[in-house]
Formats: sequence, structure tokens, C-alpha cells
Amino acid sequence: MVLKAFSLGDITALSLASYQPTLTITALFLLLLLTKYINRLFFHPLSKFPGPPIAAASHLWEFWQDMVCDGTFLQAIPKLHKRYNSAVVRISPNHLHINDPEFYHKVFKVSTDFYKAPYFYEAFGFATSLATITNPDRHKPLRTVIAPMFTGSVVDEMSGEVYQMVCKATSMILKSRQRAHTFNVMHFLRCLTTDINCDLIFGQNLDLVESGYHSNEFLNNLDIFIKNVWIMVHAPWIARFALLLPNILTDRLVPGYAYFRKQCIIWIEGVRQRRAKGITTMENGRPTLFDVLLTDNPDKAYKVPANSDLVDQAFLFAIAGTDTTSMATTFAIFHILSNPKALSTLREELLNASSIIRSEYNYRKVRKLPYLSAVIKEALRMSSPFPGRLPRVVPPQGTELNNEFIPGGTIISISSRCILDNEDLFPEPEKFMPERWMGENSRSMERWMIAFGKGSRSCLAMNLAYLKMYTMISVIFSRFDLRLVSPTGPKLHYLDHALIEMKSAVEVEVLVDNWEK
Ligand code: HEM
Repeated sequence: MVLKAFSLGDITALSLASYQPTLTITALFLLLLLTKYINRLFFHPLSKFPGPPIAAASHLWEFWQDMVCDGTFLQAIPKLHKRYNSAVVRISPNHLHINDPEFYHKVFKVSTDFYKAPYFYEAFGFATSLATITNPDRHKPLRTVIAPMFTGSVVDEMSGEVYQMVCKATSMILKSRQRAHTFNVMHFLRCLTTDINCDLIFGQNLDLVESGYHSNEFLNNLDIFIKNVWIMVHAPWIARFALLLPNILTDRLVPGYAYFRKQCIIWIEGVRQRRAKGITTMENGRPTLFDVLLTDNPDKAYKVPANSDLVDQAFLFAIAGTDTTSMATTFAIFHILSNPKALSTLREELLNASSIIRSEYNYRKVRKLPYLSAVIKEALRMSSPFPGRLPRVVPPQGTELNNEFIPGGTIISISSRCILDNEDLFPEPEKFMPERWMGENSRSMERWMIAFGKGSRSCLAMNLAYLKMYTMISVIFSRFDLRLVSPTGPKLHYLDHALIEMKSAVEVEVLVDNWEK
């Protein structure tokens, strides 16, 4: 009995003694955390701005929207601005979201001193690419080397080839139509844009259209990568760590990532091997983007970088050139087919222009067709493939909005959806109205065509994106009478995964092939 009492007392005393340091450390840690949260909530320079207290105190709110609610940031943001009745809301301890169209032009302009935010751009796993470099002194020279590949006149020269690829692709629709009367628009356009893109960037054609536009490993892995993109942003150390592991483990940790890098290495190696044989251009005499990137250019102080930097570049162009244009064009096809008036106006314009579309494709003239141009702008407005945060850092001297000072170093975001759905700029924004880009307002409206961004970091390949969109839409609607099978509702659903991830599949049926008649 004595022994038992002694043992129990002793054990309790002993365990308390051994737990004491752990308890003290835990208590200290919690106290530190609490002090940090209280400081962020009440004494931080951004505490004067409204927002959910959880967002002010920790990164949990942003994490919750991205990871747990799976890319619902876009829906949550306008609600916050409404709830707090403010153009500025705090969405993270050091991050403000701003809903003010004029302020957009202060940030997204040529020679801006609001630079891209490293926490975001460097986390995607291709940190030295043109789009993700945050340091302007490294970005500007690289852009000068790549930009000549995408000028208006260079892109004009590609129009014949792109037209041929689009025509061939539309013929494949008919072949597949013999098996099934409908086709998945997004899937078809992704295969087409991937073929065009790989040709231009690496001089290699994946032949996705030719092989009956079946899903392939590249597109499957692109889907997987985009689906999991927020893991990279919220836990960037995972990607860094994953890269040190064998590919099979990397793919477990950040799905799609290892495949993508491996595929980029194969493409770049293909260009290297061709060049080693003395062939420095494609058959059409034009160099590919990687012919340019694999050549020192002393005039522009460009030296071919390390292989990992080239892979980053390939990674960016493989993603940027594929889903962006196909998504915007899917939106165009869906909305045209959902609006009988838009469909008949477009068909009439294209019918009258058949000499510059069907007989001999003249892109310079096609891109001046007024209704087609308005349709494309409206589709870009309604889709905006990069709809959410494109965060920038406020320059050291700080900035001002509505007489409120925002200190230097603050991260700010202006989601393009907030501008493109702004009722003052675009009345009844949920409606597809190409006419809003026409008539006497058309020039002033250009200021709000922000789907490609604006300024020094705007889309480098805007001309190419337009070429693809004009050609795909003009050929498809000249050639076919189509019927929308699904969705039959007024909206396309998508999630914000930095790039949009489509949730609605647009299914269309070919009724008549007008070019067969
Ligand atoms: C409808 C189609 C497209 C849209 C709406 C679009 C939109 C954008 C936007 C908004 C940005 C700026 C992103 C930011 O601020 O972080 C951007 C950058 C960029 N885009 Fe596009 N894009 C499209 C197609 C393409 C295509 C087809 C390519 C390449 C083949 C491309 C290559 C790039 C590159 C390289 C940048 C980085 C430019 C820089 O920072 O200097 N884009 N794009």
C-alpha cells in the first residue's frame, strides 16, 4: 500500500517535472502567436483597413479560399467589398485587395514601380520565366530578346499556317461527328492551340488534332498541375523540396509538376539536336522561340542561361500558350450560341466576308471585321483567363488611395474580374453584349480591355492570341451551323486556380457543314 502511494506520487511528480519544459515552451509559443495576432489586428499599419479579422491576423483566410473552398477567392472578394462598403479590404496580414478601376491604371502601366510580388510569382515552380521574374532589371532585357517573336508583323506572317491548322482541325470535327454528333469545344480548342503553340515555341507538333483530338499525357498533366497549383503558392517549400527528389516522388508531392519539367527538357533537347545538325530555323524559314533562346545575342547582352532557366521558360510558354486562348474562345462560342441575335449578326458579317475567309484567308482584313472584333473583346471580358490576384508590391515611398496612405512593401491585388464586372463600366455585366465595344465609345472602351493586362508586364503574345481567336472563330462560324447542347443555363462555371479552371463542359452539335455544300 505504502509502496503504491509512494509510486503514484513519485510518478506524478516525475511526469510533471518532465512535462514542465514542454508546457512552458508551448505556453510561450502560444503567447508569442497571440501577441503577433494582436499586433497584426490592432497595431499593424494596415489595421485601419477593413476586412475579416481572421484575414488580418493570419494567412488562413486566403488559404481557406484557395485550398479548402477550392479556388473561390473570386466569388468571396466582391462580397467583402460590399460587406465592408470599401474599395480597399484586407485579405491577409500584409495584403490589400483594391476595387477601384482608376487605381488599376496607376499600378498596371508602362515603367510601373509596382513590381510583381515574389511570394506569389516565385512559388509556381518556374520562377525565372518571363512572366514570373519579379526583378525589373532582369525582366526588361529578357523581354527585349523575346518580344520580336510576337510583333504584329511577325504574327501576320504566321496567319496562313494558323489558318491551315484551323481548317484541318475543323475537318477532324466532321470525322469525329461520324462517331458522335457532338464535340467538347474546350477539349477540341485545347488540342488545336497546343499544336499551334508547340510548333511556334519548339518547332514540334504533338499532332493532337490529327490523332482525333484525344486527351493526351500533356493535357492531362496540365490539368493536374493547374488543379493543384495552390499547393505551390501556400507551401512553396514543398515544390522546392520535391525538386530534390526522384521524379516519381516529386509527382506525388506536387502532381503534374515533374512530368511537365521532364516534357520541357525533351522539347528543348529536340531543338538542340536539330540545331546541332546546322538547321537553325523551321522549314518555313522562321526560327522558333527556342532557336532564339538557345542563341547568344551580344547586341541585347543575352547569354544562353542555365538549363533550369530554359526549362522555366518552356514551362511558362507551354501553359500560357494553351489554355488561355482556348478558354477565351470557348467562352466566345458558348455565348454566341446562347444569343440568337449575336449569332445571326456574326453569321451575316462572316458570310459577306467569305472572300477573305474561305477563298483566300486575309488576316489583316479579317481582324478589321467590326462585329467579330466586338465578339472577341466581349468574350475576353467575360472570360479573363487570369481572373484573380496578380499581386504587386507597393513601392518604398508608399501610395495613396481615397486619401488613405498605403505603406511601401504592402502587397496589393486588383482582380481583373472586379473591373470587368464593374456595372459603371459595363452595364449589365453578366450579359454578353458585343455592341458595348462598338460605335462612338469603342476607342474609349479600349482603356478597359484589361484581359491581357496593361503596361510593362502585359501579355507579350497578345497579337498571337488574337490571331488564334480571330481565325478559330471566323472559320468555325463560317463553316458550320452549330447547336449548343450543354450547358443550357446562362453562365459558364469556373474556379480560380490562378488560371481559370473550367467546370462547365461546352458541348456543341454540328448541324450543317456549309463548306461541303
Ligand atoms: C486569350 C489569351 C491570353 C490572355 C487573356 C493572356 C493574358 C495575360 C495576362 C493578363 C498577363 C499578365 C499576367 C500578370 O500580370 O501576371 C499575361 C502575361 C504573359 N502572357 Fe499572356 N495571355 C494570353 C495568351 C498568351 C499566349 C498565347 C502566350 C504565349 C504563347 C502568352 C504569353 C505570355 C507571357 C510570356 C506573359 C508574361 C509577359 C511579361 O511579364 O513580360 N499569353 N498574359
